Amino acid sequence: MRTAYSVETVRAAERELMDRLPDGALMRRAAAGLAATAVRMLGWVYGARVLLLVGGGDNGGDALLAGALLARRGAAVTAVLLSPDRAHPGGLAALRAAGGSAGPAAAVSGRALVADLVLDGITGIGGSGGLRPEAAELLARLEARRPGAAEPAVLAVDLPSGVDADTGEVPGAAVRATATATFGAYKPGLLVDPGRQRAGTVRLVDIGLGPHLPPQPDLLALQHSDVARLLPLPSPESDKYRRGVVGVAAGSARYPGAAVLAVGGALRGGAGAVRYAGHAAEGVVAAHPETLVSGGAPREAGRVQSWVVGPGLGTGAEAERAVAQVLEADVPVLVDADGLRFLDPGQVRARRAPTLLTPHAGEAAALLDVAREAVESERLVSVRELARRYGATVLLKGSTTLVASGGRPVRVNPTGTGWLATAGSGDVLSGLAGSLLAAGLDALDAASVGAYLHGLAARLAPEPCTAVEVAAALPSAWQQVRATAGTD
Ligand SMILES: NC(=O)C1=CN([C@@H]2O[C@H](COP(=O)(O)OP(=O)(O)OC[C@H]3O[C@@H](n4cnc5c(N)ncnc54)[C@H](OP(=O)(O)O)[C@@H]3O)[C@@H](O)[C@H]2O)[C@@H](O)CC1
Ligand SMILES: Nc1ncnc2c1ncn2[C@@H]1O[C@H](COP(=O)(O)OP(=O)(O)O)[C@@H](O)[C@H]1O
Ligand SMILES: [K+]
Repeated sequence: MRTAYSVETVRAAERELMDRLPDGALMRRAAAGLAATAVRMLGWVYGARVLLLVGGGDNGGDALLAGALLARRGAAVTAVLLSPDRAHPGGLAALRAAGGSAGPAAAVSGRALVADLVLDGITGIGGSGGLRPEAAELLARLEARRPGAAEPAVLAVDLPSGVDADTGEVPGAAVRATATATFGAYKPGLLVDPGRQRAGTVRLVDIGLGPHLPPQPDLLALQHSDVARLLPLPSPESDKYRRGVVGVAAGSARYPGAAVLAVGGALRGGAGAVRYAGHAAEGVVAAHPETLVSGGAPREAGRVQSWVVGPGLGTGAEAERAVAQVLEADVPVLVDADGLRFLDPGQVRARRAPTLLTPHAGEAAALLDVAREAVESERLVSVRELARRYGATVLLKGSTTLVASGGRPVRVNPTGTGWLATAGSGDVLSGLAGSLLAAGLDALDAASVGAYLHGLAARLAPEPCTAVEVAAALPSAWQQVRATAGTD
């Protein structure tokens, strides 16, 4: 399991640890890890040109100390100081003593900005808002290289400057890093878009913070072994009913494909049987003869252990009735796509059985009555707010899929891939997660295991993949998780 902690929690842990260590020890540990990452990225040190972007806080201090270590090994290190009066004094002295040079940003020539590696120490967890004009101008100068000049690798110190550490928001100008060396713990902003895209490859530098962090993180990402432990497996006593029956109320005469895809996902999620209720029964049976189909309303479909409602359902009165009937059932319910239009927060909150909502950014924006862009730029805030408002578990789809449920840590899915952005792949996910619900997983586990297998399946499917191929690759994803659990 990969865990991430908020700035407040990291600061509290840092204070506890600092009290037990000599002055400056923590920063020296951070700088040593940073310098080691820089060496690994460069592949050599002697003669390498290293440029440090240095803000007025400890993030700049880390960059200066790491620069000193690299200068001692023969690198040509230049520091650009954004707040010359406030640059970390110990770091600056160490850099100069090691043979590096430092000067204010305004005085730095274009030539001095040419480097093999840039260390971004403008702001770390103390930064707020988009980068200020002077820092933004420096970045623009760096990016406007001479035509044909090689692009330098950028190593972000702790996190890319301009990225909100707690949320991943990028409210203005921000560094785009090749890699990030983060200290003591991952910060949520490194794992959630758009911040995640700015961070490149993230390396965790151990500075001894672990024992001082609380057991419950703010954000976590499952890995193979976590997912393997959660997969529902049949026992010798299993029969199809004990494994769970999932009901799918999806598709319509106009959108029969959504039903076929949702059932395709449901058949591969661990439940023992799938019941289909709706107007696409013919197509569903043609594609999946093992489905128990009925042409009527969900209420007449027979007993199920969970319902999936919404994909391709349409927006008419009949669709509304189907959603209402499903929500009345005292079993876990997943609501997706068209089904989300008919939700009343009070009704969802009043349900005794769990409810799982799976909107994409556009649907989430409609539920929150904000613009889609607001959801995309503030994914973590949005998913938490939706879960709170509806008293439900919410899976927010998109470039970073997040799952929020009450006071538990938000889960971020690590397996996502842009190849999933293909029509109908969301329908497969809703069937899959609904099937995991029927098999007995709680809503947070069903959603996060579903998203994990779904992303992995898209990676294993032929490239470029269709939604049908994602569904077909689910057994391979499942088997890979089981086979490699414990090796991650
Ligand atoms: N936690 C740990 O365990 C450890 C933490 N360590 C390190 O300490 C770092 C935190 O240091 P920190 O607290 O000094 O804050 P930091 O990130 O340098 O930012 C403050 C500076 O940025 C400036 N500034 C702010 N916003 C800005 C903007 N938008 N655009 C431009 N500038 C902006 C702000 O200016 P001011 O607001 O004061 O005018 C001030 O100068 C942490 O990330 C890690 O690297 C390690 O050394 C050891 C272990
Ligand atoms: N850029 C992306 N990176 C990773 N996953 C994505 C991206 N865009 C979309 N997805 C995933 O693709 C699926 C699309 O679902 P959805 O938006 O409901 O589409 P549809 O309604 O066509 O099925 C979701 O699982 C979503 O998380
Ligand atoms: K930084």
